[in-house]
Amino acid sequence: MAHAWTRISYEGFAAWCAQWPDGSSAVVAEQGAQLLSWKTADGREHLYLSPASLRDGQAAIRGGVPVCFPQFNTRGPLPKHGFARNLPWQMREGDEAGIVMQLTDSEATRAYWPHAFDARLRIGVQAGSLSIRLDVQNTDQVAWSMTCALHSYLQVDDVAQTRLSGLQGLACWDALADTRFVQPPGDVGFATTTEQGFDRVFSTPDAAGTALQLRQPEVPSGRRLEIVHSSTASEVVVWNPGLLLSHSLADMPDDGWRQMLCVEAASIDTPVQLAPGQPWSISQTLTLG
Ligand SMILES: O=P(O)(O)OC[C@H]1O[C@H](O)[C@H](O)[C@@H](O)[C@@H]1O
Repeated sequence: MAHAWTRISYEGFAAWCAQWPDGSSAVVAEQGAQLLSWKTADGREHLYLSPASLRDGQAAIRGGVPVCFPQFNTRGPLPKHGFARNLPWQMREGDEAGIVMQLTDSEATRAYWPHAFDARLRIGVQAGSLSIRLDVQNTDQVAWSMTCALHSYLQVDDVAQTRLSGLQGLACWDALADTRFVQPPGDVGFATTTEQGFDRVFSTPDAAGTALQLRQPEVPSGRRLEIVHSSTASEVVVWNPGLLLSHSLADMPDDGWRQMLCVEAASIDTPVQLAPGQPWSISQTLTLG
């Protein structure tokens, strides 16, 4: 059965939306190919989208799954997190398996970055599971390098009750304290995230992909999510702005930080070098636990 993705206005964003017979649905904004909503058959929303997010078609959307490309954060001369999240992407394919969005170099991208590229974001939806894969190809005559991340804002009932497992033994850089350590055994908890927030980069071993589990054991809904990253995601970034930063973010309600935790598939510490014609991809899969 061919499946229709329809163009809608979703909470003020120009977006593509699909619904499945089991009641699950997904919404992808044209801007940034940013996944804004993923609901499973049980009616639950799994992504956080800030109600205060700007809706001018250019400013970064606060929530969902921003694609940070071709630069992560302020690790280079480009605007923070690159330009891909600020530009409209083209819808290329859409069926019952998912959707493919595309961004290629244009006058708008060359104003920031001189290189030719083809970026495609494939969002695949199955019962209880969603996968996001960014395929990038160097279509230039010369080599170039990039950093990137799938910056997923996962919705949680209460971040203070949330636990993330699978990070033990990984080298960690705490971006707030600027300290480095090896993550000790046990889960990472966010009970003390309240004021200062949480901003850490975990380095993952080269050969294997990463498997994480997000749990909220104390919360009645008992929400659990399995998170799997491709081996090309050499880092996992975990971010929550906390109380103080939320107050200064105009596009986030003061208490918005309580309902979200960013768990990001990233490739940032060593820039990815692509020769002319060379493809590369990074993915994150979310599955109900
Ligand atoms: O506010 P944004 O530009 O969307 O960035 C939001 C956050 O992204 C990442 O998670 C970084 O690790 C944080 O340092 C940054 O604050």
